[in-house]
Amino acid sequence: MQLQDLLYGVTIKELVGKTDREINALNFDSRKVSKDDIFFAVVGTVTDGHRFIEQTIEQGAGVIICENLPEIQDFTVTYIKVENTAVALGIIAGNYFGNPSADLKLIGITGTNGKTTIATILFKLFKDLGYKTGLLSTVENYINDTVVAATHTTPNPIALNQLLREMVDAGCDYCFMEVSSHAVSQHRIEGLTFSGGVFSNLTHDHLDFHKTFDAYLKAKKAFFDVLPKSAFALTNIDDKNGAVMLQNTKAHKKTYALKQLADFKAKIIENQFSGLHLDIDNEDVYFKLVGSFNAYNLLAVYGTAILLEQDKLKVLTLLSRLSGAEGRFDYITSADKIIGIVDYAHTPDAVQNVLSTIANIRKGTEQVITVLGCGGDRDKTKRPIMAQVACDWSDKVILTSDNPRTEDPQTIINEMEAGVSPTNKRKTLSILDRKEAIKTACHLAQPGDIILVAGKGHEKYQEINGIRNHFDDKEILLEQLKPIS
Ligand SMILES: CC(=O)N[C@H]1[C@@H](OP(=O)(O)OP(=O)(O)OC[C@H]2O[C@@H](n3ccc(=O)[nH]c3=O)[C@H](O)[C@@H]2O)O[C@H](CO)[C@@H](O)[C@@H]1O[C@H](C)C(=O)N[C@@H](C)C(=O)N[C@H](CCC(=O)O)C(=O)O
Ligand SMILES: Nc1ncnc2c1ncn2[C@@H]1O[C@H](COP(=O)(O)OP(=O)(O)OP(=O)(O)O)[C@@H](O)[C@H]1O
Ligand SMILES: N[C@H](CCC[C@H](N)C(=O)O)C(=O)O
Ligand SMILES: [Mg+2]
Repeated sequence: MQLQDLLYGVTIKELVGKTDREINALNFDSRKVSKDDIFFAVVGTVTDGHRFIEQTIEQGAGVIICENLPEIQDFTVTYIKVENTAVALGIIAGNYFGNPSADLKLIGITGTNGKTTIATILFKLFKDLGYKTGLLSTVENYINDTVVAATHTTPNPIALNQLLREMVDAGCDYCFMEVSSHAVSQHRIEGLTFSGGVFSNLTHDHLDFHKTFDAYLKAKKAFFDVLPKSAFALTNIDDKNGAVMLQNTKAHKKTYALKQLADFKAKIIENQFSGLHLDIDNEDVYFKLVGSFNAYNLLAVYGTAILLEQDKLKVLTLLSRLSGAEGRFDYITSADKIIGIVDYAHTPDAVQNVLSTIANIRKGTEQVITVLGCGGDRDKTKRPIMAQVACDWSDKVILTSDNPRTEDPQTIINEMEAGVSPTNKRKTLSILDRKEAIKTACHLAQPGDIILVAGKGHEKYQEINGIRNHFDDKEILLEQLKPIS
């Protein structure tokens, strides 16, 4: 492909060299650059891609896209100066793969919690409705029936456009994708054509990256600001930031709510371990998903399906048969009636939601035992709050490791312990080894008790010291609790 054909839509500040040259591949990682590649020098959180320009030219890079031109230039190379390399990367990645987002109906889901659940149920629903469909999610990506491992919640622009291209080539009509706040800030979604955007909620998370809640809010909102006039913007109006999302959007504004007036409304009739019974848009429907937060997720799915012009009763019938995403309120019951729940709750709000759901549906005198850790190299300010919330809503709490990544696991636990009030101290235990912590919870549990293992959900690894070893919360619970079937 010729360089000049890739530059459509890119605002060039300065150009040195020719644009009628053949391009091999796009690359933003110097370590992977080979002959005739374009190297995008991106300013990152750890380092600056501009530091590697010379090295990529030695490896054969033909084009450098950057924000600052190097002082010494190679006459065989084309240099393109832009305002923001990450923005140019998004646009060029779209051009390189033939802008696949415009050839399917792409729906983005954003918010602190619920993105995976909403996107996954939409994917399953649209497949059941008979459409070829794609999914980009934290757990895994799908090109209709073909699964592709996920590395990020929202992939980088090259991987993202490549996946969308494969979806279009496979005949997909729809793609449901999670849009993380990191992805918006880092311009991973630049240049995509969305047919709709969905907002779930906004609570405390990722303040390590965004620094302030306001900056986090702005990142989420920036996604709605770029939706085109032809798209819909569907927001949870019960969330105090739901209306903010819609402020400047050109898209047509739609709302969903359990409490307020909205375009799509539901009422919880019953909320039990066996599922939710809702009055949804004046229809009485039973669902397999558990917890009032899932009533919101189901309503977001329902609203999206209706906005995509699907038949109301068909949608509700199919939705009532669907289960949620892997590792979200995923529970087993042991032969002696101990309930073990694996849930991906890794924010204060999610921990509170899942534990209040358990509190609402427990029968009476059973104990709730929570096993909880916090990830390393992530927002430190949520650690004490998550521990405190877990204590407020549980009878016993075992503080343990999540993915310590490059941090010292004991330091993370100490930071969690700091949030536990003196009265709550006596109900906590700290056990560094997550497997031991889960085993201990199982030994402490009596028939009827409920164990919540929170934070890692579907993850099949634990990352300690930068090394990932196999780890699966559900596998350990199954080993320990030995369910009947
Ligand atoms: C904080 C964050 O989001 N980091 C992402 C970011 O890396 P970075 O900004 O740290 O990059 P950097 O290391 O500073 O390097 C800057 C540039 O130099 C390049 N480089 C670097 C080294 C080198 O030798 N040569 C070279 O060319 C890098 O490729 C990069 O382009 O850009 C990288 C390339 O796209 C991502 O892989 C990386 O994701 C890391 C692995 C990550 O863990 N991200 C998480 C936090 C994340 O994105 N999570 C959200 C979901 C969060 C949620 O909602 O729960 C997600 O969408 O997955
Ligand atoms: N609508 C919701 N409101 C609040 N909490 C929720 C909601 N949906 C799910 N949760 C809780 O948040 C956890 C994560 O849910 P889910 O994976 O769907 O969110 P996510 O936004 O994709 O998260 P991530 O940003 O990590 O990808 C669940 O395990 C559950 O505890
Ligand atoms: N997508 C989130 C997931 C966090 C899950 C938790 N298990 C952790 O490792 O902190 C992140 O990368 O911040
Ligand atoms: Mg997710």
